[in-house]
Parts: sequence; C-alpha cells; structure tokens
Amino acid sequence: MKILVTGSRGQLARSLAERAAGRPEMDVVLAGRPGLDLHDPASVRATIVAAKPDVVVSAAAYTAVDAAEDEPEAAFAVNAAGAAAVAAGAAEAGAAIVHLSTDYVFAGDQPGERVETDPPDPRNVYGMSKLAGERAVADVNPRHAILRTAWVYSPFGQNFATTMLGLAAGRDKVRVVADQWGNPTAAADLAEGVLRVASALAAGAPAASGTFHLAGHGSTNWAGFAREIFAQSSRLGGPSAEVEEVVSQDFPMRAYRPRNSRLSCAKFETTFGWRAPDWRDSCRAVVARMVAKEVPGPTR
Ligand SMILES: NC(=O)C1=CN([C@@H]2O[C@H](COP(=O)(O)OP(=O)(O)OC[C@H]3O[C@@H](n4cnc5c(N)ncnc54)[C@H](OP(=O)(O)O)[C@@H]3O)[C@@H](O)[C@H]2O)C=CC1
Ligand SMILES: Cc1cn([C@H]2C[C@H](O)[C@@H](COP(=O)(O)OP(=O)(O)O[C@H]3O[C@@H](C)C(=O)[C@@H](O)[C@H]3O)O2)c(=O)[nH]c1=O
Ligand SMILES: [Mg+2]
Repeated sequence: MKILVTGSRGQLARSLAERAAGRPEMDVVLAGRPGLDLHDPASVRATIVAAKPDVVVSAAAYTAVDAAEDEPEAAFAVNAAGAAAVAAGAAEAGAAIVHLSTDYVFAGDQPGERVETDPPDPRNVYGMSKLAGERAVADVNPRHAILRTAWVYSPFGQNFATTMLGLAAGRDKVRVVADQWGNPTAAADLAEGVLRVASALAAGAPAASGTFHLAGHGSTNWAGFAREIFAQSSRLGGPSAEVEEVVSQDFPMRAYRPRNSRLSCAKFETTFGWRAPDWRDSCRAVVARMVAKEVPGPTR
C-alpha cells in the first residue's frame, strides 16, 4: 500500500515515516514544501496525481494557533482551501484520504467527552479553519476518514513538551494553566492509528469512512501534563521545574482555548479495534527520547 503524506517535517509526518519503517507493506512517502505547497493548489494536485498513492494522509496544516488570529487568510488558505485541494487530488488519483483535524473545532464549554455527532462550534480562527477543512474534504472525496486528535507531542519539532523542557532548562518554576482539559496524544500513537485507518480504507471497508476521534487514552489539564513531563524527565536526569497552577485568565494568550476538549474515542476503538495507550505511558517514552536527545532538531 502506497501512502502519500502531506508535509515532510511535521510531527505526524515524521512519526508516520518512523512507524512504517521496516514494514514493507507500508510504503510511506512524505511530500512537503516546496514541491507540495498548500498555498498552491496546482502543486498539490500535480504531486498527488504523479505519486499514484492508494491513500493520502492529509497531515500538513497551519498549526500556529495564536498567529492564526492575526492572519486568518493564511490559516484558511492552508487549512480549508489547501485541504480541499488535497482531497480533490486524492479523488483524481483514485485514492482514499485520511484527513487530520482537531479538538479545537469544539467550543469546550460542555462537560464530559465530545462524541463525533456533537455540534462543532470553534472559538478561535485555527479551529474555524480546520472545521472548514473537514467540510471541504467530506464534500470532495467520499472515501474519507476525518480524524480529530488533540494535544499532539513528539520528539520532533516544536510542541508543548519541548517547550516545557526548554523552559525548565532555564528556571525553577513554570506557570501553567490548570483549567483547560484534554487528551495528550503522542504523535507515534496517532501514526499507528492513522496506518490502521489507511489499511481499512484501502481494503474498501465502508465503516472506515466518516469522522472519528483519536487521542491518547485518559485526560489531564496542561498543568498535569507539564508535571508528568517533568517527573519523567527528572527521573532520567533531564530538566525539570515546579509547576505553578494558574487559570487561563492569568495566562493571556492571543487565541481563546477551549476549557474542556476531552474527546471520546469509543467510535474509533469499536470501528478499528484499537485503542491508543494511556497518555502517561506514551509520555514516558517520548520524554525519554527527548532527554536522550536521540532526535535531532528540525532541519530548517
Ligand atoms: N499539533 C497538535 O497539537 C495537533 C495537530 N492536529 C492536526 O494534526 C495534523 C498534524 O499536526 P502536526 O504534525 O502536529 O503539525 P506540525 O505543526 O508539526 O507540522 C505542520 C506541517 O504542515 C506543513 N505545512 C504548513 N504549511 C504548509 C503549506 N503551505 N504547504 C505545505 N505544507 C505546509 C509543515 O511544513 P514545513 O515542515 O515545511 O513547515 C509541517 O510539515 C494537522 O492537520 C493539525 O491540524 C490536531 C490536533 C492537535
Ligand atoms: C508555554 C506555556 C503555555 N501555557 C498554556 C497556554 C495554553 O493554554 C496551553 C497550551 O499551549 P500551547 O500553545 O502549547 O498549545 P496550543 O497551541 O493551544 O495546542 C494546540 O495546538 C493545536 C495545533 C491543536 O490542534 C490543539 O489540539 C492543541 O494541541 O498551555 C501555560 O500555561 N504556560 C506556559 O508556559
Ligand atoms: Mg501552539
């Protein structure tokens, strides 16, 4: 099975490449800028059609949540029009598409866990642009799985865990919000789930089409996530800091963040027969790689 992934240096793209290595039945090809640029639909179409994939994984996105507030045109160009171009290219190539979306499509003002049929109601530009992308993908390519995930981290590139370890290297105490709840998701676990969905779509399983939630098992708030990162790091002699819990109001950010974006992954688990590991177990594994500095930084 040939899988074309959009984006070459992103967390999920790199995790997919790593996860598929040594599995000859999974031929994962990464396609990023400048060859495939989501600002340039013609480059997207040409790259996908030329590659003749069985499945396209639409991983590339405009993911700078705060910056999106100041440049909504760019966020929508990439996350909505760009996603539509990926889905159209996949349809033209006769390929199915796995498209990644986010917990931030929800308002986060309801208790409990969100299921796929709950109404989305994004409260920031990033979330609005990703919701527009979901709708465009579903319209353009009937053989689609839209996977909403959350709080993705990995040894690759910039994410909350690398930010926390970076801050801890220079100070004793870090202030972290404790009133935003969600499901930390290791990119490696997400990649495993994506490969399972890709296989099911390629095999023509009708149940594999639709919208699904896939995130790490169990939930916490950002302060709890930070404490776990530091606990694992200090165990291995890496940087750590005391976590001072604050509320969102006391940690102003450009973009509004949902307070409760916990996702129910029951539909994914039932459909694909697989559950992501407990977020703490994956956190231990990822932080170990970060502390060991096993992975070089982004090659920019
Ligand atoms: N990170 C997270 O916490 C979450 C992510 N998601 C979604 O999951 C998916 C994967 O996220 P993740 O791997 O973390 O993302 P990253 O932020 O790690 O990587 C984003 C990728 O998108 C690429 N990209 C950005 N703009 C363009 C463009 N104009 N043309 C081509 N490529 C572009 C980047 O390319 P380059 O390497 O050239 O910069 C990079 O490869 C995304 O769809 C995201 O919305 C959902 C929930 C949480
Ligand atoms: C750096 C830092 C952040 N925070 C807070 C700010 C924010 O509310 C929360 C998370 O901050 P970040 O900017 O790392 O995370 P954020 O950019 O909101 O992460 C989101 O990215 C997009 C792409 C998604 O799709 C979401 O699922 C989610 O992962 O932590 C602190 O409280 N203290 C700190 O020192
Ligand atoms: Mg961010």
